[in-house]
Amino acid sequence: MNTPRLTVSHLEHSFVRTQVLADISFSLEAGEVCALVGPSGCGKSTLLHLCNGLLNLQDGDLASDFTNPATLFQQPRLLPWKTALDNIALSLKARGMPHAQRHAQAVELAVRLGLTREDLDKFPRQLSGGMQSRVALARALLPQPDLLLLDEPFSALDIGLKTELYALLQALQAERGIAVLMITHDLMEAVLLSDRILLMAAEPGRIVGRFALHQARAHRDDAWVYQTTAQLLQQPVVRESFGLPTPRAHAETRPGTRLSALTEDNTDAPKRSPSRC
Ligand SMILES: Nc1ncnc2c1ncn2[C@@H]1O[C@H](COP(=O)(O)OP(=O)(O)OP(=O)(O)O)[C@@H](O)[C@H]1O
Repeated sequence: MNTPRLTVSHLEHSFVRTQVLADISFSLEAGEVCALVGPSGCGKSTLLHLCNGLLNLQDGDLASDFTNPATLFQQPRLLPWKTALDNIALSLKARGMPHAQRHAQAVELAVRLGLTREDLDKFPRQLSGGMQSRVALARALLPQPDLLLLDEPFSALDIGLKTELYALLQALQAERGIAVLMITHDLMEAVLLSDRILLMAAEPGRIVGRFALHQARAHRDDAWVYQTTAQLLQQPVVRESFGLPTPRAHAETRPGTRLSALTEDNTDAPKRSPSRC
């Protein structure tokens, strides 16, 4: 059987007359984590919404073999009148799974994600932001998605909690071979979590850089992440995209000292484009 894949080809999107996305092409396979980074307003959420079907395609192609996608949004979006447990189990209820069975599965996953039995009986307003994020993560993962689209779901959380939730997500992702497309403003987060980074620039939103990270995700320590992020930040295309000033010539920009931990990766770049991506 072929590996499931999401393939985006020459996607364009406009709101009214403003072009927001131009010639976006990339692909994502089962088990891969791909980070979409770029400055605010460059169209990352729009691209994610096209991938999860919340926006209709206008131009270009999008093909997916994934059968069970799930999205985690910036806000937890929990139903306020349902308990945490009922929020988590909702997707299984919609599939007709009996009450006891769906609650047993929901509890097992929720506990793994750091929720207690008492938390599960509470309503969303009685939970902290971090707990609500755990509930939203459990709700997304319970139906065993094969593709997970993340729109900065943990951006409002403190660094400790964010790191913990990403570690839990990573463990489940690796176990189940889920494909993940994640949006982030944070290069360090992208370097820590992804196999590949797609760099976007704005006006119109387009992919201007593609990077592959070579260290196995399980073996990335803080030092490696800092060093690799620093290398990435020295790339002119990255600086330009985020509007950072051009660095004065120093060691990191000399040929041979750049990109030892990651390389430019144009394997899934559109063939017809003459540019770097
Ligand atoms: N429904 C909409 N109608 C009109 N314009 C929109 C709509 N949604 C987004 N836009 C515009 O499209 C552009 C891209 O927005 P989008 O939210 O996709 O960017 P983003 O990279 O995800 O931003 P951020 O990182 O700040 O969340 C912005 O200029 C935004 O104002």
